[in-house]
Amino acid sequence: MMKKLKAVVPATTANLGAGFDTFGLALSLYNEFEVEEHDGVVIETVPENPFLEKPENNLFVQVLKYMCEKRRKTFYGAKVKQISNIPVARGLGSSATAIVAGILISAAVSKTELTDELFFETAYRFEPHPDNLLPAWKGGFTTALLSEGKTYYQKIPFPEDIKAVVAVPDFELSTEKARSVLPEKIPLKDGIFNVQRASLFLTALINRRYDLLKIAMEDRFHQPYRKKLIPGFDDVLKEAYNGGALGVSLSGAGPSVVALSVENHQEIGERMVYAFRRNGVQSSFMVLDVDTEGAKVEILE
Ligand SMILES: Nc1ncnc2c1ncn2[C@@H]1O[C@H](COP(=O)(O)OP(=O)(O)O)[C@@H](O)[C@H]1O
Ligand SMILES: N[C@@H](CCOP(=O)(O)O)C(=O)O
Repeated sequence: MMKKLKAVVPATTANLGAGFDTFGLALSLYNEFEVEEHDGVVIETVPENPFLEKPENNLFVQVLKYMCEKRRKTFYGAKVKQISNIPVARGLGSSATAIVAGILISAAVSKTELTDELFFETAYRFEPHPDNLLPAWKGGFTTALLSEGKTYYQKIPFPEDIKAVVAVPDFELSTEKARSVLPEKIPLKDGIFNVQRASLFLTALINRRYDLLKIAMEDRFHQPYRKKLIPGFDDVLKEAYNGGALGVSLSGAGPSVVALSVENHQEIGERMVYAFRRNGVQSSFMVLDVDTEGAKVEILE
């Protein structure tokens, strides 16, 4: 009989400007997924989310079912309590937390070694890009790519004195919608623009050259197209820099905006919220640490 288990998975901010679909950073904000065997699926959500209480809508349950059937076992059901501290469809990787939790819980229950291959083969069936999935699993700052069915990735130390100030608008923007506005092709000069900046971002982190993060977090792959969906985006970035931020970008596919800083976190957050408000968008902000450890599973009883 399966014991009662709990997975705790960090939020993630992906892209960090130029690192589109590759850079990801885990943050100290967590979704929790408690689960035990049960005949049929029962889902409790805190705060209440009727959409996610339907098994067919809930990625955590869908992953449990997939992993069970992948082992040629019948999925009889589960009793789930999901505590969502991460706002949904805001660019903080909430979907990735559900997928990662489902994979880790399934591996724990079946006592299956969780190889990279098993993790990514399963995860990509639910989310086709690794930049949230990987840091949600492993923690910290990661870069990743998928080539011919294999995921290549690295995790590097992230400066411990940098925090993330995240301004979260009160409207949802699904990743699917935010990806739908991206162009099929981009000019060569824009490709060069992003490669140069993504490279500079990595080396600036390694060398602690925080003065270079502003230019390193500029982007031409996705932000120019997505900002049309996010009123006040440019104004929010400007105000974050006025408050002393080191580097500012869209968080994942948005609409949240993330500002990296070693100081003035409260002022930066207030300035970002003020800038959103004067563009007609209500928002709030959080000051978050980098999570360096990633997802955890514990036995509750
Ligand atoms: N268990 C779950 N927890 C959170 N989101 C979930 C879950 N299952 C499905 N989803 C769906 O994932 C979507 C959010 O994913 P996405 O659009 O990628 O935004 P983000 O990852 O920034 O939250 C929402 O439509 C949400 O309903
Ligand atoms: N690279 C992806 C990242 C999506 O992150 P999310 O937190 O918004 O799901 C993209 O920009 O589409």
